[in-house]
Amino acid sequence: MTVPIQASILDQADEIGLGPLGTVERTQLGDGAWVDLLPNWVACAQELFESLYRAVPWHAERRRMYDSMVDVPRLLAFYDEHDPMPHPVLERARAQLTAYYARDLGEPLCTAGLCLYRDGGDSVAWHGDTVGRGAQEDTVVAIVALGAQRPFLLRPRGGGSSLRYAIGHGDLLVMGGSCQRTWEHAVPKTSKRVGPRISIQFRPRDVR
Ligand SMILES: O=C(O)CCC(=O)C(=O)O
Ligand SMILES: [Fe+2]
Repeated sequence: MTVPIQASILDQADEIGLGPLGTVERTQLGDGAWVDLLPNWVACAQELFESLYRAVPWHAERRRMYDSMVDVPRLLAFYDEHDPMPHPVLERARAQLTAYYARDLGEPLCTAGLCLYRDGGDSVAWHGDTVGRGAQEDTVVAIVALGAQRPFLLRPRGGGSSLRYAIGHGDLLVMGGSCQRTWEHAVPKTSKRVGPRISIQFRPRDVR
């Protein structure tokens, strides 16, 4: 009689899903900034990667850099707070993160920014997410990394050595406190042969 129950447990392990957040590990960075890490938060992360790779309407952007327009070195998609997400597990991730970070945040995580790094030539340069509240106040930006592992770097804004987090394959990294205004983050280019990477950034309303 226990067979069907065991089978259903096995089925669940075969599905895209999320673990509990209780085992997140926090590192205080100084200056009121912190970073939380939870390896392998997403179960069946490769399937989620493949689903998003196919289903998301990825687009290229160009941005002004001094006097010229340059290609943004990654593909992008943005889901505003009422937009249907490209996979239901992203709605669940947002709800779970909102509940877990309620005290740090005082407002829900609303938007999902998605980036597709096609290969090692794609990157994001040093920056803080300082549009909106992040420039003046503490906030939370939660990143789920799927696909190839790439170094995610953090460095203090005033200068100093950088910290390196090798994230991918369903890992969760959360920047909080003053992190967006006192620290910067980047995903550097690499000449190593690396496969594609997708990141999902959950942010509160108006933070970019
Ligand atoms: O892809 C990542 O892990 C980071 C992306 C990022 O920092 C941003 O879009 O603001
Ligand atoms: Fe960022």
